[in-house]
Amino acid sequence: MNNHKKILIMAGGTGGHIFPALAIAKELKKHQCQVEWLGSKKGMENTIVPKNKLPLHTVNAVGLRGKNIISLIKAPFQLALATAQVIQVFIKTKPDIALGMGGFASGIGGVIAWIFRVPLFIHEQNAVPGTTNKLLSKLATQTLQAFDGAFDVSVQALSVGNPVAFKVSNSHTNNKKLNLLIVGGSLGSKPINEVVTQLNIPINIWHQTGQLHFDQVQSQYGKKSAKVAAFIDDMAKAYAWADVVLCRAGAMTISELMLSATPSILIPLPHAIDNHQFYNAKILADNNAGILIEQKHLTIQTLEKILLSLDKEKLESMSNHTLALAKPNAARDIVERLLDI
Ligand SMILES: CC(=O)N[C@H]1[C@@H](OP(=O)(O)OP(=O)(O)OC[C@H]2O[C@@H](n3ccc(=O)[nH]c3=O)[C@H](O)[C@@H]2O)O[C@H](CO)[C@@H](O)[C@@H]1O
Repeated sequence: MNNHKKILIMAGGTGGHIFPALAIAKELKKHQCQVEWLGSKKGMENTIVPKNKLPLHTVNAVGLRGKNIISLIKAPFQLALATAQVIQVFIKTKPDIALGMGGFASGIGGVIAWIFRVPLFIHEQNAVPGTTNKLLSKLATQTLQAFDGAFDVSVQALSVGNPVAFKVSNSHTNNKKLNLLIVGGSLGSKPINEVVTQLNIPINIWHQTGQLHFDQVQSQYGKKSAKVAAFIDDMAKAYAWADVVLCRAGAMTISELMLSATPSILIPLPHAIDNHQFYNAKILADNNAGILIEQKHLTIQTLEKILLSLDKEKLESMSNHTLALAKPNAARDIVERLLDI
């Protein structure tokens, strides 16, 4: 393999784009590659990337959220500024390869890579590709997908899985009471928090609330015993502790459940773009590896009934079905592709 290449990773926004990109960066380092990172000025990349000692270049994101008249007038100027900033990063870093993993900067970055004739790889983490990746798949040297069938066959995407940065420990505990881990994605989930804090059955709970909702969840539990955390740093340990995980269906969560052979109850985020979380969750549900409940059907009665039905045999069967879907060499396979051009 040709080493010492310079790779520009373009990824930002939430953990769902950043953590798999980080796993690839770590794998690239093993091949003595130089890694540069392109992200936007807001977003989790600003804390996670420097913490991992990788050089981060940031551009101003275009804020179209409010869609009021002022932001619409400002948008073309912001886009022009961000494009100029991305061009500057390409000129400064002179990458041999660009890898788009999602988020604002990866959209503009993908187009600039194509204009500069830098080989462009894109990776889609979800079962349904985002608009940016759909467009970039027309320009990319190679499109990579985590799950089979995410892209149309004409794209000729390669299924590689989602790279997971941590070492999985498969040692689920042998406890008397069910160990329920609750995770709402990297930012936590208020609707999930509100239902699970009402659980009144004999189980052990470890609950990740999200930074914003920590105090409220603690007070909602009141005197009930539950381990509550705003964010869990060591997710491998949390999955190993859990008999079952109740969670959103973000792409990385799905891949981590597969790798750690953890049964799940999945509540997809209802307003996710193109309903991609529903289709992520469906991969596990269709394979008897997870139980899918749409948020509109999530009630405390339904949840308690499902939890009480999870005996050892059922959990073991779900665990085996989950593991069968795992792609444990995703980072290695992606890096092999990147360095093979
Ligand atoms: C709200 C939203 O738009 N979510 C999207 C976002 O997911 P989001 O980043 O919320 O969720 P994911 O499930 O993909 O990834 C979360 C990551 O954060 C880690 N984690 C989480 C909680 C915690 O306490 N500690 C911790 O380390 C998980 O282990 C995982 O690696 O990007 C994903 C990938 O494009 C999409 O599938 C999701 O739909």
